[in-house]
Amino acid sequence: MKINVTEKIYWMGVNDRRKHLFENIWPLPNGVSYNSYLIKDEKTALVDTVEMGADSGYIGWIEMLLEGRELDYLIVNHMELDHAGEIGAIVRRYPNVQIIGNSKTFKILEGYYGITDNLLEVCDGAELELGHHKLKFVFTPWVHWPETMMTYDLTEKVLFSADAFGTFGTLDGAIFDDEIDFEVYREEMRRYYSNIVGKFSNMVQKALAKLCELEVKYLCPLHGPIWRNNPSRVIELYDRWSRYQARDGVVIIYASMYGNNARTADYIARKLAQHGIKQIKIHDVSKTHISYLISDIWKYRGVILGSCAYNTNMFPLIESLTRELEHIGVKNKYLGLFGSYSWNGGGVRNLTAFAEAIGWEQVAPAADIFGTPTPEKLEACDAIALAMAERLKG
Ligand SMILES: Cc1cc2nc3c(=O)[nH]c(=O)nc-3n(C[C@H](O)[C@H](O)[C@H](O)COP(=O)(O)O)c2cc1C
Repeated sequence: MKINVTEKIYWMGVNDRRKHLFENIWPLPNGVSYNSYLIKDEKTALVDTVEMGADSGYIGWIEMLLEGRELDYLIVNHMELDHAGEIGAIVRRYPNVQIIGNSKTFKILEGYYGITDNLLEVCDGAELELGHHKLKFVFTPWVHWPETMMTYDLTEKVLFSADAFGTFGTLDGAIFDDEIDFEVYREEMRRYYSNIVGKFSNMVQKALAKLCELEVKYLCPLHGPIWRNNPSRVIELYDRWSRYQARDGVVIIYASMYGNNARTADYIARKLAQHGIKQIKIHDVSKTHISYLISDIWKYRGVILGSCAYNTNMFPLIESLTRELEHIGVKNKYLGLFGSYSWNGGGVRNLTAFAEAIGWEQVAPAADIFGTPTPEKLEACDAIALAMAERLKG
């Protein structure tokens, strides 16, 4: 199959519909694609590879496109193994190939493959002539690994952006943004961003500041569609997400063993709706995978967390979520807290410690409900809903 991005640049991607969990943690109900790209110029260059074994025909595909020519360069923008997985096979097939990367790339390369020969180390801003195409290497460290860089084709304004601007979801026939239904990818894009890249949002901002100097006609990430019709759409989304800009809605995430705390969650949501909040999403932490919880926390400005007391602590799955949120360092949220207990509590007490650690603005005192959430006890939640609605509308 020959799929041209431009006359001399080919998409060489693989769709993975088998894997259940990306990085063995993030669900893949819609699969994922691993994109790589071949530039067939006076010199030939492969930009990144794919996951090892994702397609047994990958090397044959390169051979077919090269029509008997040698592969001169392998550009490694990102060493994560879903893209670096076929480096060993490439080097075995094309033993004279020069591998292009930076010093951090080569350290990781040696760690996985023991490769120390035929390396061409580039510095930030270095350029490489392929003939018609002239490439420039742009370092974008920590988006989302230390060695990450992007490759920019000065000739045709093509940006090979590594994991940045990628998404979960396979490419089912449609490869380019003008061929897809964007709505199919929108949620998956945010989930990918928040799960994989979001922790490094400050580094995304630094990368965007560098990239704004470049005119981008084709945006070629390592996952998901190629953006040739409207690359600025996805660049703007990354800008928004990495600034923690979110919708004026609320996600309520609760833990409940016997339903008391679940009733409180519904009560707060109802009050929010009565106060005019239109975007409200409730999740039971035991049912929804943390991947989607993090994505919805990125989506909405308001976050309300509720936990029943459990062995003097929060419920373990809420604890795990809060630990991950602290680790990711999510910013710029309004927070509400509630809980349920039957002797000395523990859920709200520990949620309050989380609130202090993460530094989000807690809009009202927490509502910790003893036993059944009767109408009288639920009144403690009114202030949370009202204050949250006021913040979001204000
Ligand atoms: C295994 C277990 C551990 C609990 N630990 C505590 C606790 O440490 N402190 C407390 O006050 N209540 C504790 N409880 C009581 C629950 O927090 C209480 O029943 C609460 O109302 C349950 O809310 P739910 O109906 O939403 O699950 C525990 C209950 C269970 C089953």
